[in-house]
Amino acid sequence: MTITVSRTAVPENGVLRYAAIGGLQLEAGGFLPDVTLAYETWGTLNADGSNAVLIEHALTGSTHVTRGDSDEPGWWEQLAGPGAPVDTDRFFVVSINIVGGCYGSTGPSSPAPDGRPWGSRFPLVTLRDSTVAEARLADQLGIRSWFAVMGGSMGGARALEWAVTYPERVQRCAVISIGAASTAEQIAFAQAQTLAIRQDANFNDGDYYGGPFPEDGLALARRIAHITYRSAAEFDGRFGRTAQAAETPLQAASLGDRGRYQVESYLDHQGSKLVRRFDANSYIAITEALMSHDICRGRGSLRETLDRATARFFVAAVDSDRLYFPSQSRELASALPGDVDVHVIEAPIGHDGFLTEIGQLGSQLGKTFLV
Ligand SMILES: CC(=O)SCCNC(=O)CCNC(=O)[C@H](O)C(C)(C)COP(=O)(O)OP(=O)(O)OC[C@H]1O[C@@H](n2cnc3c(N)ncnc32)[C@H](O)[C@@H]1OP(=O)(O)O
Ligand SMILES: N[C@@H](CCO)C(=O)O
Repeated sequence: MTITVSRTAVPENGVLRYAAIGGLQLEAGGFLPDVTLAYETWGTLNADGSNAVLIEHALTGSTHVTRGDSDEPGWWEQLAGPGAPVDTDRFFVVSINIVGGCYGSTGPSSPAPDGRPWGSRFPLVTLRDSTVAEARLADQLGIRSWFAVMGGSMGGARALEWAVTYPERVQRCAVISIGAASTAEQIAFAQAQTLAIRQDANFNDGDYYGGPFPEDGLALARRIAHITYRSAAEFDGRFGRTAQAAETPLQAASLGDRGRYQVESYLDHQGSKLVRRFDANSYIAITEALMSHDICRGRGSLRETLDRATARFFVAAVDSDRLYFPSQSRELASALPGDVDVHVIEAPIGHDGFLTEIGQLGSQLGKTFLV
């Protein structure tokens, strides 16, 4: 007996997919042929395409915002999903890996036209370039206008760039934990990170594929970055001056043979963790993309630039953020058309609060933004 199973189109939730979006002429003058964008989706697009939400990931994030057909948790797990503030039973949620990244989109480790990895030849790609690439993917998905574009940190910068570059395609824009441009201090922190990688003995000008990986440099870059993602109060409360006792039990009290302070061990761990999941050239490419963040470039003053946007804005900042100061979010909000408040996420953790304080963020988004 033959059993015929009737198949209906079932959307694949949280499954990595790839789209060819063609060649990309870059702001800084370079050209990337045959660009691929990796993306994931959750939920179903309405017949009139009116329920699409784009969630942009931060620096080392991936497209995996939340769980889907696989049970692998995502990085904004409590914010997006069935019944969550970004309700995947209501919205068609999309997340796209940034150009230059290492989670599936074209990046330095991808093959160049000669078949070898781009490596040192990978061109400077700005956040604006990535937005142009993402708009092509939106076209392919049948999304003319996003119900909302949102993100934190670099994800917020990407969302803001969308709202200014394609005003008619963004109805709502949530800019979390970032200002209108990377400041001199943010560029300075970023330069120290990229130099840490470039100075690794294995870096080989970026052409290290097939050879030893510049892991010390990438781990050092992560340590520098991670310090800026947390606050002095969090480090003091969590680690204080305590020694990593489990490793040096005899010396724990005095650090007699030096050993490690707990906070050093913690940062070492954060460095190793990133080395296991991120490409060093991608780290440089994306960090330099974030350095390029300036929505006013070539557009005039902040007010003139933001006047182009027609979206309803949601701006939020973590009160203890010492990397992207709340004052920058206030400056952005006050230059936006209309009365835009800054939603303050109260958390001692620092910048990473936009990833950890989902309860506060979700209720603020649910009440005022996703309605
Ligand atoms: C495939 C993918 O992974 S996709 C990308 C996922 N990542 C992203 O999207 C980026 C966004 N996420 C993040 O940046 C982070 O996950 C955050 C900010 C949300 C949370 O940071 P975490 O590092 O998970 O949390 P936290 O600061 O509490 O550190 C916990 C880790 O430090 C370790 N740790 C704590 N104290 C110490 C110490 N004294 N010595 C060594 N390690 C320590 C813990 O064992 C734990 O290790 P684990 O993560 O291997 O389990
Ligand atoms: N910890 C986050 C914050 C960057 O803003 C990340 O690694 O992407």
